[in-house]
Amino acid sequence: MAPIAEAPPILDFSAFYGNDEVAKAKLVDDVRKCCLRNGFFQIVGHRVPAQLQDDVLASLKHFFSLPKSVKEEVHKDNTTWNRGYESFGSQILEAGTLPDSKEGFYIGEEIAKDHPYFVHKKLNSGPNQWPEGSEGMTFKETSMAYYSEMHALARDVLATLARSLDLGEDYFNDFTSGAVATLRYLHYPPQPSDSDEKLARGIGAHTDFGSVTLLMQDEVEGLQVWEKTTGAWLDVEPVKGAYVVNLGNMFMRWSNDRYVSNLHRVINKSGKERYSVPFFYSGNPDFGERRVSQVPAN
Ligand SMILES: O=C(O)CCC(=O)C(=O)O
Ligand SMILES: [Fe+2]
Repeated sequence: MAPIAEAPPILDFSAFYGNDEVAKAKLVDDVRKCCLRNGFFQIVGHRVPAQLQDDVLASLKHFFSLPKSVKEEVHKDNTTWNRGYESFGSQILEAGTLPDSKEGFYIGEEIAKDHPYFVHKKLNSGPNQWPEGSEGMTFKETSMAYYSEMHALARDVLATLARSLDLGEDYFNDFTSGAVATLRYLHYPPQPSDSDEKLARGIGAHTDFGSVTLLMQDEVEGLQVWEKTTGAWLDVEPVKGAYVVNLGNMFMRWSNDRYVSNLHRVINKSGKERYSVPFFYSGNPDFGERRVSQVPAN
């Protein structure tokens, strides 16, 4: 039978929080199938407040509408720890294509310069940069409230992934305590409808490198997932309030390549501005070292 190439399914994550063990087992089963197939699914029924999602989208739309000179005051190049504004066209994620047609803004935990993660130059660890003034303060407060909700959701998603591997829900607790994660705001202006499919990208085809990514899209399409069985790109339908969950390279490695960290890209031919908010969960930066040091020497 020919393989069925379907877009990532929408799963109801509320079963994770309920007492219905049958519903929970079904969720875990569906998650496992997606992880084995192409590493992508969407979830609804999570606990991130809808109002906070709307506030984040409004805040980032406002930020990207500011003059370039204001955005550049908080340019990420002011840091070596990847926080702040990323200019339009500054990345090429797919070799041989034009620079990505997008601008971004990176946020993480507020890490002071005397924190061990900063001192020891752990991944993306240091103070954030925020725009000046009271608007900057609102942007900061909304962003950090959302950032903390995303940590909670990531822990719940990892608990589900653990169960999908027949492990206890607490299996990743050492990984999720002291976790490093990066929230990224993205803005993709519309690409000309006649732009060259072979060259023009919102974000070029790539895989994510961490454990899991939780992505909120607004209502504009453009995200696509590679389907290796047919060699086609599948559209990931924008669903208001939902999260697109995808596995990163580290998770694929942990599972001896059984779970898939898949290629994805964005081409924004909608004629509209597209905004999205990925949250990249890298976990405790010392996790691997601690695990290795627990392996008995022979
Ligand atoms: O904007 C999107 O929908 C995808 C973003 C993405 O893949 C990334 O930032 O790694
Ligand atoms: Fe990505």
